[in-house]
Order: sequence, then C-alpha cells, then structure tokens
Amino acid sequence: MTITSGDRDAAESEHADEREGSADTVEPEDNTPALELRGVVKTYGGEPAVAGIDLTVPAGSFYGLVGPNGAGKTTTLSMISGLLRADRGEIDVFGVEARKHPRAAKALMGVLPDRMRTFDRLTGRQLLYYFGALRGLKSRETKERIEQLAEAFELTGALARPVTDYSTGMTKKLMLACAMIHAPRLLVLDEPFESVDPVSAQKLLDVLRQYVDGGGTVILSGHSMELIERMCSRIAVLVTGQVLAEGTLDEVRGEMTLEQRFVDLSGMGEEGGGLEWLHTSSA
Ligand SMILES: Nc1ncnc2c1ncn2[C@@H]1O[C@H](COP(=O)(O)OP(=O)(O)OP(=O)(O)O)[C@@H](O)[C@H]1O
Repeated sequence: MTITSGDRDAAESEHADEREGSADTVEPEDNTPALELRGVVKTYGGEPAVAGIDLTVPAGSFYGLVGPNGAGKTTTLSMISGLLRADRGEIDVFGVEARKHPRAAKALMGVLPDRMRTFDRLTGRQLLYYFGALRGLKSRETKERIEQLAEAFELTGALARPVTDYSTGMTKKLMLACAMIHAPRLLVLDEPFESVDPVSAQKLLDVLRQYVDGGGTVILSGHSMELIERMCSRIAVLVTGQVLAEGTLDEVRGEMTLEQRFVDLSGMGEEGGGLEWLHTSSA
C-alpha cells in the first residue's frame, strides 16, 4: 500500500508537540505495556481499513500481527509509528499518549515501514550516520554503532556503496539497522522478512531475538506463518480491519497449526469458483 498523508500527519503531530512544549519531557512509566491501542479507527474514503481495534503488546514481547492482504496491518503499524493519524482511538507507547506527545512516543520507537522511501543516493554508511544524527546520537557513538550493526547484518562490505545499488533484501536489512541505531525500546516492523533470503532472515532473527532478550519489544507483520510461529510469543489475527483472535501462540492456534487457524479465520480456505476454464484446454 501507499501512505499518502503520512508526512503531513507526522509534521502536524510534531508541531502539536512543540506547541505543548513538553515533547521530550514525558517519562515512560514502568511496568506498563509497550503498546496499547484502544478503539483505533482509520477510514479511507468512507471505507474502514481499521475498524476500531484494541491491542495490548506487553513490554519484552515478540508480537506478530498477521492477516490476509488488505486486512489493515500496514495501516495499523503506520498509526502506531506516527506515519498516519488515527481517525479515532488512542495509542499509548510505554504509557506515553502518542496523540498528545508524538515526539516523545516516537523517540521510544524504531520503525521499518512497508514502503521504504529513503535517500538512496547516500551510501549505506552515510544513511546510517544520518539516522544516528536525526536521533541525536554523538558522532563517535554513531560511527561505532554503524560498524557493529553492519557486522550484525552482514553489510560491512556494502557500507561504502550507494543504497540505490543495494538489492531489496539488503535495503531492508540496512533500513532495519537504521531503525535500531538509537537503541529504541520498541521496534515496529512492517514485513521485515519480505525479500530477505533464508540465511539473511535467520541472521535478522538472531539480531531481533538478542534485542528482545535484552529487554526490547518487537511488533511485526508478516505472511510467513512458519517464521511467526518460530519467533512470536503473542499474535493478533487481523481480518478486514478487526482483531479476530489475539493471545499467546498456543491460545490462538489451539489444536491447529497457525497456518490452518489463519486460513480458517480469514475464510481463505473456501472453495473458489469461476476459473474452471483454466483447467480445460480450449485448443
Ligand atoms: N492510501 C490509501 N488509500 C486508500 N485505501 C487504502 C490506502 N492504504 C490502504 N488502503 C486500503 O486499506 C485496507 C488495508 O490496507 P493495508 O495496506 O493496511 O493492509 P495490509 O494488511 O497491510 O495488506 P498487505 O498484507 O497486502 O500488505 C485495504 O483495503 C487497502 O486497499
């Protein structure tokens, strides 16, 4: 999907924070969930993309958001990350009300958006440095982290090359490194494994696992039930903008595999008709 109004919404939110004069002074509370969504709604041209969802993501969890194409996953994650503004409802990040304190909420997050618009004429190293500077890191600290992140994501040899020369999977890894450079408490990742080869996916998983083991929280969307099953402690199944199931992996899948449960909930297993002509030779 394409986020059309994101930049404007985000800019408006920043200004709201500035007017309030409290942008960086909100302290996250202890023992509160990493994320709390209450009655969140987003409508496009009268059609609800997200139809009033409630979600609680415990701090320290690896949380998966799954659902069929068009279910509202990207829209939900975009509202969480502040790229889109919800029509209604509240989103708290570690107890910080994102609507009232967008800058403070965003400071707690690292974001990998679905569609990666980036400054691809920069080299990988320059882009990482830029993200570090944006997040207020000191130059020396940024440089050290760049080398460590590049090593973790196996991008060291590519750091001097312009991002435009990277493959899709490499760009994804680089953007994830950019999202992590300020050591956020929460990572919001939209389809982080799309276009990533299995070996790199394993590497990426290891890095994310380490991050969660170190106290970080991850919410991600994805279509690989096998990966979601391997990684996530909790999941939510979103269908047509509504949460149809939520809980621990075992609670959601019950006696089924996650894939079976997913197909069941999304109604995708029903017999399709009308393509019989594909099975017959008209020659
Ligand atoms: N900018 C937009 N303008 C109009 N409709 C949109 C826009 N973005 C998304 N939608 C619609 O909102 C609904 C939810 O889309 P969204 O991209 O959030 O789904 P998704 O679950 O991320 O899908 P996918 O798995 O295919 O990435 C879809 O019906 C989509 O057509």
